[in-house]
Amino acid sequence: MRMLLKVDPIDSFSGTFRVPSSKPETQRAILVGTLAEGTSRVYNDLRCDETETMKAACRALGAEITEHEGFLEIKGIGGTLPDIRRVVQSRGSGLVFRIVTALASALPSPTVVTGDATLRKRVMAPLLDALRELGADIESIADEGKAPIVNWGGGLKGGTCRLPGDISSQFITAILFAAPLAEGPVEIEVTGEVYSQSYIRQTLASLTDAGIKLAVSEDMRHYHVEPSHYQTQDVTIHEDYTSASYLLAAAALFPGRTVLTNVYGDSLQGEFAIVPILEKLGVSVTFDEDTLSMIVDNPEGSLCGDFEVDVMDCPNIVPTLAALGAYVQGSLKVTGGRLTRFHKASRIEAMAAELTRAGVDIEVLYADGVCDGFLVRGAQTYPGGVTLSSWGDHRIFMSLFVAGLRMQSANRFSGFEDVKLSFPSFMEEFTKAGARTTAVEEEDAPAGAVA
Ligand SMILES: O=C(O)C1=C[C@@H](OP(=O)(O)O)[C@@H](O)[C@H](O)C1
Ligand SMILES: C=C(OP(=O)(O)O)C(=O)O
Repeated sequence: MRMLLKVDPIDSFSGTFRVPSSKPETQRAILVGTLAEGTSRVYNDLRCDETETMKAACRALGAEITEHEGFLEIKGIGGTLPDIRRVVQSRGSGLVFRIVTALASALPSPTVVTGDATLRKRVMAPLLDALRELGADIESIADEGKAPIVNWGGGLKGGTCRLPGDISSQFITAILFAAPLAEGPVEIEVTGEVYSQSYIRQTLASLTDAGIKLAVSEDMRHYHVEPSHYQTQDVTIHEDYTSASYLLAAAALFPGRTVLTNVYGDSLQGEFAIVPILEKLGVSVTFDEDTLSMIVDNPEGSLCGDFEVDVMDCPNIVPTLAALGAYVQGSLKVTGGRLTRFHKASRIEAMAAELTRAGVDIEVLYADGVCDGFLVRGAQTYPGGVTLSSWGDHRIFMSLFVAGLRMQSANRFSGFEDVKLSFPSFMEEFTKAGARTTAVEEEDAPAGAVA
């Protein structure tokens, strides 16, 4: 019997909460440590399912990774890629699948790379084609162009490959991580608009810090990577702004003061945009370098006006913005979010469907025939008492959870276990704010479509 989480509404949100460390930064640091020769340390790393998946994949590639209190120690494999002949399980992580698939091209022997049911539905064909242009020999085992794949390995030659910029930045990230291992220089040419550029910038920063020789054009459409060796580095992981967005959105919904800790304040993450968005909505945000915290003052607790946000560079806060928008008295229009239809769930459609079920006036916006954003006309509150589906996606659950906090009665949610993918202390943090949660069996819940 599936369990749902019943969550009572709250009437205030204030206190001190800890923001988890960044998932993309932790995943990149584990990878760089794996590919370098020698020992690297990753301080303040995030421990969650998706960083575990990256660790497991890197251990399969031959890295020795040990967990200590507050840091990871990684003994890398260096330039000599091992003959591993392994099945690498990337579970639901798009990043792990795409990067390991690219790296496997440089291994001496075949590797099978697979994932869970959500991963096996995601678009992979452009990456597989681009790797083939660089000399890789890859086959899809089940559905053409999808996971699982077998990469026959034998070395990546180099040359020029082409990728679209409007499906996933992870294709570019994956090739950039594998490119230094190629026999010759690698050129990547991206066609069309380049979405999620902030994630590509995080990749470029990791590679440059690791001593990789590369060049990128200003428009982020051309990349040149020289064969080079990864150097060890010790890094400290900073806060995750997508995870912070749930706490920040909750802080914006209620009057009061909220303090977020584990906040360094400087970030390449596009999702940092949640801070200026909150400021536009009338919430004050200040950073305190001495205490590594962010202070959020929300004297009014009411969000009024008409706002427009382009999320081209901050895709992961799209669901959070839909939750926040449900309470913007006026309107919130979000555009540039088309990539999110390729995420774990089609996130705009998921949020629109579930919030509509809760009585929110939200409309999906289409551009070039694809779902690209939404327009939400919010209200002071909603009756609640509904069952909402996470569509199997951790970010949909966390966003709907926040949206439910200001409703009149308890809601029930599926998918609450999935917080462990990126924000394992989610319940603990919201419990500190007084959120009361109870696990209930699905058959006891009122009727409602739960995917
Ligand atoms: O490189 C990364 O760590 C990520 C890149 C982005 O992917 P898309 O470009 O597919 O949106 C982001 O949404 C994902 O959560 C993590
Ligand atoms: C989409 C996400 O990750 P990935 O693309 O790596 O599966 C995510 O963190 O929500």
